[in-house]
Amino acid sequence: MAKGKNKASDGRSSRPSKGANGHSSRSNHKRMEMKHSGSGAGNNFPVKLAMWDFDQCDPKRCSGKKLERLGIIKSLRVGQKFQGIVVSPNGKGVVCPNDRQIVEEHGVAVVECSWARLDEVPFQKIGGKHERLLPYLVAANQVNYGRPWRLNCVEALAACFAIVGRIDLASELLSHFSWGLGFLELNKELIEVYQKCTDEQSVKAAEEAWLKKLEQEAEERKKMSSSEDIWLMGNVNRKTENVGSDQESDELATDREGSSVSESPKFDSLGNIIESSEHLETPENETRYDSLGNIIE
Ligand SMILES: C[S@@+](CC[C@H](N)C(=O)[O-])C[C@H]1O[C@@H](n2cnc3c(N)ncnc32)[C@H](O)[C@@H]1O
Repeated sequence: MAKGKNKASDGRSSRPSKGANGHSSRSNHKRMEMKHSGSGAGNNFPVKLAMWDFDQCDPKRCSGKKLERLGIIKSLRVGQKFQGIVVSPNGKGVVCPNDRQIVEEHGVAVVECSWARLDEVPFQKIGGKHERLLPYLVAANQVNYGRPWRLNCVEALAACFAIVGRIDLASELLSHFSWGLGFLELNKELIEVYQKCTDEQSVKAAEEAWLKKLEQEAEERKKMSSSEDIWLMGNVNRKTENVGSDQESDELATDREGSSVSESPKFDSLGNIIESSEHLETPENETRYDSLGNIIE
């Protein structure tokens, strides 16, 4: 099947350019990938994988294209429907553990396109009976690292496998990417939460609870950081002491033995009291030492 078959023709030659060693850049790329993943072409993945490729992304960064070069995913034409789970921005329900049987029997498909050009995708001519969104998960890929919901194709496929309890397939797929397993690490706790669900409603409820928890944590961090700001400003009470109106300033004017000292104590940058030089002075008849312990005459 031809690559990028869903792309509008731009009239340019499709012949691949030669790399520095005289081989086509496409075959150089493939050689490097096989080296990295330690597997050859025609890699057999235990479950059917497919994609509609609209050739809107940079081929060097495109995870779908890489899976295709590795022989793991099959390309579909516009007009072709898919029987398995279609993980798509056009999905209505979310992927849930109850989808496991469909995944294992019919596989998973994605839509390889740009997030910025979703309006150009003819969603009515692609897809299938089981179109799904993914619940909240965070991208670990180099393009959208840390962004929730915006996963790339390999992450989307892996997320689907992980949610239905096939973490083995998710790991296998992601292991072809240097950053790949980081996706499972980053989302470990949440994936475990989704795995314990059953149907779509329970995944939605778990997602909502998680988002609420994130919101609360963000609120707490905000509160903490504003109280830390006050701490960083130093002893705010000391500042008011300068105007002589604070009760604590009066207390500080009394030394530790309880006697009143004429000089108020000094503070270091951490707010510790620095003894006044008056108290550190050595009586005249006492032996004095330098910092090395030598007697000072
Ligand atoms: C928009 S493309 C971007 C692909 C990217 N250029 C790459 O290198 O893989 C990502 C595809 O993954 C699937 N996907 C990612 N996140 C998703 C989500 N939250 N819900 C549904 N599908 C999602 C969809 O099939 C989507 O079209």
